[in-house]
Amino acid sequence: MPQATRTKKPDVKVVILGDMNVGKTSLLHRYTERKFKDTISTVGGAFFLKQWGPYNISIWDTAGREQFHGLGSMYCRGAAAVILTYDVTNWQSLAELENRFLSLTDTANTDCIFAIVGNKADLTDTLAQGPDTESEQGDKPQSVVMCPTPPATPLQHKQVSREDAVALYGRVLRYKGLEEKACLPAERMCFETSAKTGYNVDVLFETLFDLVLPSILKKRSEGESSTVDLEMPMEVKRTKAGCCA
Ligand SMILES: Nc1nc2c(ncn2[C@@H]2O[C@H](COP(=O)(O)OP(=O)(O)OP(=O)(O)O)[C@@H](O)[C@H]2O)c(=O)[nH]1
Ligand SMILES: [Mg+2]
Repeated sequence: MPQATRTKKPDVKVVILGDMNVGKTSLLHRYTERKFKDTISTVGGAFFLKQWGPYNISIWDTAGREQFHGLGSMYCRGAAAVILTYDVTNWQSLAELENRFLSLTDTANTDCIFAIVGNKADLTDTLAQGPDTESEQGDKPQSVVMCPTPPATPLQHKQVSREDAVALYGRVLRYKGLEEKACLPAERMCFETSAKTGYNVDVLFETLFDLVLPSILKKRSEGESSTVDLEMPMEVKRTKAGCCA
């Protein structure tokens, strides 16, 4: 296949869903640009393209605002993995995943992988508060004197526990009609992250990318053309921050 065609055709699609303000766009910025930067609420959706070894993975950011809800199932069509994102300081954002977002994944692949992600862990957890796990300043000197520093922002009440997320993962599998025992275990698929500090962000995306590799190989061996056409976003409004990393 000519190179130009290959770069336009992602091998696999990953979609990030969740209520507005949970930090979906910030997670993608952190992963693709190694930065935590200002965002505006996403309009429609946007995609990022990630080269993963010899493969191209499209990561679709979606709008959490209710007015764009109808677009969600379109974005999920043919997805190999869906990241269901909530804010650990906001119980309602977890409830919304089940109430509003789970049914959007009906259009995803039948063997779609699900991750449950509690973002903004830095607001509740001294571990995720820093130091940045993905420094933007390169390697730190080895001889750093560790001294206790107060958290940058006062800690907030954690409204969603890991157990709540694990329980949701179980309900997602049941909704999908999947046998829990035959699926990836919740301990592996529930993450707490911080787009602000970078805590667990690489682990999240790289775990998912490794897990979707069999889907890519299967698709390639079946000689299927890509299910994702990047011409489609012409219809899609993008975030101010842009997309297509
Ligand atoms: N403290 C903290 N703030 C965060 C984190 N992630 C995002 N935010 C902040 O939360 C707000 C919303 O972040 P976005 O990434 O725009 O949220 P979103 O889920 O993309 O929202 P929609 O596009 O409206 O669906 C912004 O003010 C971010 O700076 C995080 O990990 N920690
Ligand atoms: Mg957004």
